[in-house]
Amino acid sequence: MPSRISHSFRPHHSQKHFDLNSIKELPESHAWTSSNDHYTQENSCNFESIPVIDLDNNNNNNNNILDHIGHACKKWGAFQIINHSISERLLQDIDVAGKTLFSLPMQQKLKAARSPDGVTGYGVARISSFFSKLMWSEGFTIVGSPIEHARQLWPKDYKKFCEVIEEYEKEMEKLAGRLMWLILGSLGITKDDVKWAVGPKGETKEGCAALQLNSYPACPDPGRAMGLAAHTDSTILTILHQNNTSGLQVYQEVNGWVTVPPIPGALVVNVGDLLHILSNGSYPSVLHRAVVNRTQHRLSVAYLYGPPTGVRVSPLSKLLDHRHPPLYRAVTWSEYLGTKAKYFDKALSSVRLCVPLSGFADAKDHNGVQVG
Ligand SMILES: C=C1C[C@]23C[C@@]1(O)CC[C@H]2[C@@]12CCC[C@@](C)(C(=O)O1)[C@H]2[C@@H]3C(=O)O
Ligand SMILES: O=C(O)CCC(=O)C(=O)O
Ligand SMILES: [Fe+2]
Repeated sequence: MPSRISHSFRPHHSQKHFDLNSIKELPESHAWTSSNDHYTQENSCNFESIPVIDLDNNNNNNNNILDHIGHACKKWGAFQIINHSISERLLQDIDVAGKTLFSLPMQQKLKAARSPDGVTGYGVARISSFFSKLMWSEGFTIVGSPIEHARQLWPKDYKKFCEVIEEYEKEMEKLAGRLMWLILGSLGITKDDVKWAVGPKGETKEGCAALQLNSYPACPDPGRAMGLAAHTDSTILTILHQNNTSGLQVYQEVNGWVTVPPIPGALVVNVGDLLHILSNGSYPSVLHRAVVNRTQHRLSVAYLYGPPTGVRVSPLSKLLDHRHPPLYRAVTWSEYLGTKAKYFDKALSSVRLCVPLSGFADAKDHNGVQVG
């Protein structure tokens, strides 16, 4: 797998590593005052959440799937998928791998710590540097082979972890490619329209990807803590597995923060900033966050999928005409990650070319929505 993902978020406050599993009272450093709206959706009885789409062609014909996906991307920027071909066994294996990793003693985890300029390894959420408060989570980022870090964590016994991660990456790569074509298909885009994504034999070219394991320990004061602050992913799309414990919320103009209920075996698909650019703003990237709870440890695994190294992504020409000029300039994923590391929630606006004739606001400015 190509592994040219660079650009780190540089910490600008000291990164003390808290062992969140052993803290009995929420420290001031982790108290987010404005986050007591976490549970509003769950309390109302009739709330709507993101669509669930069956990817099995025997249950759902392809046109139906495209319609559902198009609607979900426009209205929500996210959807859940079932019958997606990732086995339950592999989902269980990745849960076990994540739990094994995060339950290591802190000193051991720090042997595989992400370096200040690095991308991979163990550490606090990368976006932490944009917030004065710390998040109630820890993460582990993998790009390509995990062997180097796995050896640091388990010098004698790293093989099983590596096997599971590599199998997961391989299966996710296939699924992400399939999803990308379905999503683009829902915009009327075919393989002929996206040359950079197709190899000489008509095969989908391997994209770049990162695997992010997130751990959210049970929290003594969940109403005042934040698992992972509101953000959009810099990807084409992200495939998220959450371990039967709720916590993921997506933001929607009409309903505010909406919980994405875990469905056993289902995966969540998020529209990322690069798909926002490719679709010229038709499919806005989704603002999302993770909240925590008092009793259950939560684990999530995000497969962050982007274009191949060096490919410049820009609004697809088939979607443009004199009434729909390109709204974003071309960027490579690496360049965009650098922009995100610098401007965070203003990254998309910073690559914007002009204000659309229809006058819609850039969804990423999320007027008035506090990202914290
Ligand atoms: C490829 C990447 C996307 C990501 C930054 C990274 O280099 C690896 C981790 C990714 C992640 C996961 C959690 C949320 C996020 C905003 C972050 O801080 O790290 C994303 C980054 C992103 O999508 O910009
Ligand atoms: O844990 C979650 O549900 C969200 C994780 C996430 O947004 C990410 O890793 O980018
Ligand atoms: Fe995310």
